[in-house]
Amino acid sequence: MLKCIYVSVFGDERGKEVALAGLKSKAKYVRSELGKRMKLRLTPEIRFLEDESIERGSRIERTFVQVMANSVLPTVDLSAYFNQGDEDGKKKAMLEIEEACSEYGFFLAVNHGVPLELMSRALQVSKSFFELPDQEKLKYSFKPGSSPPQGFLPAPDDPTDRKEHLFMVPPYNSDSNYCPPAFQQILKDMFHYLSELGFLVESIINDCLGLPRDFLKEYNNNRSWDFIVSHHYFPAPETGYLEKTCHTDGNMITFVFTNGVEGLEVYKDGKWIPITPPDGSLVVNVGDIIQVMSNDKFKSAIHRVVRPRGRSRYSYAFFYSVHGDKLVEPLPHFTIKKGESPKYKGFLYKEYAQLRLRNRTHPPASPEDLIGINHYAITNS
Ligand SMILES: O=C(O)CCC(=O)C(=O)O
Ligand SMILES: [Fe+2]
Repeated sequence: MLKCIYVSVFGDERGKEVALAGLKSKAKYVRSELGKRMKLRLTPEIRFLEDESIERGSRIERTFVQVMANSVLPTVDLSAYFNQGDEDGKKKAMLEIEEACSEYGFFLAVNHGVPLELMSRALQVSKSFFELPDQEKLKYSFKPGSSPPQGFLPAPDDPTDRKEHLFMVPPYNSDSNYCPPAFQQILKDMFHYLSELGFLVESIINDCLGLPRDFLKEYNNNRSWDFIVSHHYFPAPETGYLEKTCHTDGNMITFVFTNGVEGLEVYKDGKWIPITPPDGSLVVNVGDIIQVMSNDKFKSAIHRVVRPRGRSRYSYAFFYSVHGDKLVEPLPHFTIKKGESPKYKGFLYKEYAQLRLRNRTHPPASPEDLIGINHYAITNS
């Protein structure tokens, strides 16, 4: 006979409420079933961290359950875009994306068309790469000044900033083989699927913003400035620093996936929201280009990765960008046509990309001096 269930719930406030309400409504069922095994139907937003039962002889006396709950960030099902004729499904996804991009600048995508097997293979390859000695990794040392960025950036000596990265460019770029051989095929496949998804999300955003049909597609018609970064965040020490560099993404749309280890947090209304992506989902976020073009209608949200204690975190970020020669500026659709003033000066994407690269290769003494999109903000003083 089960006597007690102890539940600890981690996550954001609303997520906790949802999780606890869910647990309460299942309490009867849980009690009668739990003698054998913890059984709870989990929504995509709620997942187990751990559960442990204390047994006395054949009796289970107590069960500890830890769930991670995160109800805030919307999860958008994109399957309607891969199935002919599901117009209602498309409309639903579009409305959810519109709300997510103006509220959070972030959403989680499921049924996104990127094979899950490819995502897990890619994570395995990057883990094997980062396990190599530095001298091997440095054979692919970061190429100074290259756009898009390319090569391996080792972790700085600073114990507060232990993370290393491998930047990789599309297979159709002339010097695309500057990356470890194990990545070559995976990169071809990843650029293929992730650029397809980039096209799709870009066209949905185009429609959400009320832009003329295919406007963004015609503006952003060159894929050679896209890039992929494989990240390795070292485990944080048991006590002391957790590295938390805040940033927005400088590109158009970013897609991220991880080895299921939490750490990503999004800033909203003065609070950090921890993101717990369901298995196989992608984190999607709007970058600075969309924020500028839409004159702040869609947000490029500040986010950070808090290094987890005791274990490494691996992730991939695919940066769907625009060509460096493109002018990025608030569109008349969101300024003159609405009687609003532009919030940013126009700039060439390559200038901004270079300033952001310098942030990485020559970090300023204080993180507040990192160059971000506010560099181009028009202030009314
Ligand atoms: O690793 C992650 O979850 C996020 C990475 C990220 O924010 C980035 O690459 O810009
Ligand atoms: Fe980011």
